Amino acid sequence: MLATPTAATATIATHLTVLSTEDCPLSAAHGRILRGPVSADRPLPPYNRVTMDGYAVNSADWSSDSSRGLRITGFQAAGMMAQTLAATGLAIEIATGAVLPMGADAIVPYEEVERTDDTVKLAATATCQPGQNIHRLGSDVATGTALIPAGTRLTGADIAVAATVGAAQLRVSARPTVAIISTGDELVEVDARHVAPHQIRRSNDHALRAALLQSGLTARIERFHLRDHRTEIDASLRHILAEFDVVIISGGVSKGKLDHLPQALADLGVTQHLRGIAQRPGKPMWFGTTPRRTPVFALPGNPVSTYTCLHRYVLPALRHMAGQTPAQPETAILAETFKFPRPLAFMLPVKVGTTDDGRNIARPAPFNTSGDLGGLLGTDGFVELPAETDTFAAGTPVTLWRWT
Ligand SMILES: Nc1nc2c(c(=O)[nH]1)N[C@H]1C(S)=C(S)[C@@H](COP(=O)(O)OP(=O)(O)OC[C@H]3O[C@@H](n4cnc5c(N)ncnc54)[C@H](O)[C@@H]3O)O[C@H]1N2
Ligand code: MOO
Repeated sequence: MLATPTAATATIATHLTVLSTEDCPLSAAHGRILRGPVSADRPLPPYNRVTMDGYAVNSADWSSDSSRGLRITGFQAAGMMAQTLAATGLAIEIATGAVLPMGADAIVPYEEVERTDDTVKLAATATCQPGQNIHRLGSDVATGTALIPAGTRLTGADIAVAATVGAAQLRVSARPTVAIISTGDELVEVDARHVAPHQIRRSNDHALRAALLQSGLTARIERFHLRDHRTEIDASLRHILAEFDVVIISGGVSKGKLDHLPQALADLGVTQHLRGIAQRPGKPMWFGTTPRRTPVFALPGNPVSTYTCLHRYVLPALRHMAGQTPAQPETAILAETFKFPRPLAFMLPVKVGTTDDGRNIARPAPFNTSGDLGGLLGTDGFVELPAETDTFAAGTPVTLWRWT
């Protein structure tokens, strides 16, 4: 019996190894998977931080008589050491980002005072409360707080936090080298001078490469083309399996006379863990590992199948290898009722919108056979319809997989 998509995912995961780690300068770490957690080396903010341009005062000076004038004794910019309000009746002109002067407990913005020469008065409509416009020392984060956990895919917000706690180098997952192999005598390169009627331009390898680049999960990606000749396949595969960390093949895995790959892979010592998954498109999907545990994903050659299987199995596997914390599966409600023939699960391309109450809504974009590349244009991903039933009513929540 063929594995369900869920069972196939679990089988793949048990045969994956987690990649090694490396140090990466902060400036190059965006999109990488963090492997060593980042924590606060000091409190945030590290001092009582002034949040408005204006005057630092002792609020008690204005609590009984707000019309009282305070004498300005100096100016303190961000980056200057804290000055001191040496006596009552004084104010220090101050900049956003400065350290709160000693003796001050409130900042009154320029807009709320009237200034004459070196004297400042509170405007009639303004107030002065202790603590106003001060971002308190340590009020965001205490020293030692864990801020970014291992397994995080680093975004700009993470990079900012790492920078502020002085993490100039980050421990991240190494990225694998990936070979993408197209198979088939009918395939020619995109810039072929002459394309005969029985030939087609290779597109799967370009689609796979584009999606992998977009994912940011890989280091080097190289494309290969193998014709349907066993000797050629064997020679090239041996070299590729020895050189690359991950091998992705498209085509040549089905039941045709020239679908040599499963046998060629077996003869080269690759252990088969999956041959076929109970889904459409993508049923002939194959997965195995070499003796040195290089994963080999052989995706069915039909373009919709290839692209779907990449997103459903290969990208999650690469995230797993990188130690990325799995995200909660995304869901969408179906915009229309959809029926399909069981017993295979159906991976249905969809356009995704948003309902008035903020939920994802998936509008089916059925394709005209899994060879229909153009059918994917304008789609945002696919929904996974398990084979438990053959009719999914409009409004049913289903799992959404987005294209990268
Ligand atoms: N007797 C059976 N025949 C087939 C079955 C089956 O169960 N029994 N499964 C069908 C399904 S489903 C699929 S999917 C395909 C998968 O076959 P392969 O993985 O062997 O792929 P190919 O035959 O090599 O190619 C299929 C199709 O895709 C085109 N192709 C392949 N590579 C590329 C590429 N790099 N760029 C663009 N297009 C590509 C190829 O020209 C074929 O048209 O098998 C069914 N048959
Ligand atoms: O299931 Mo195949 O993957 O449709 O063409």
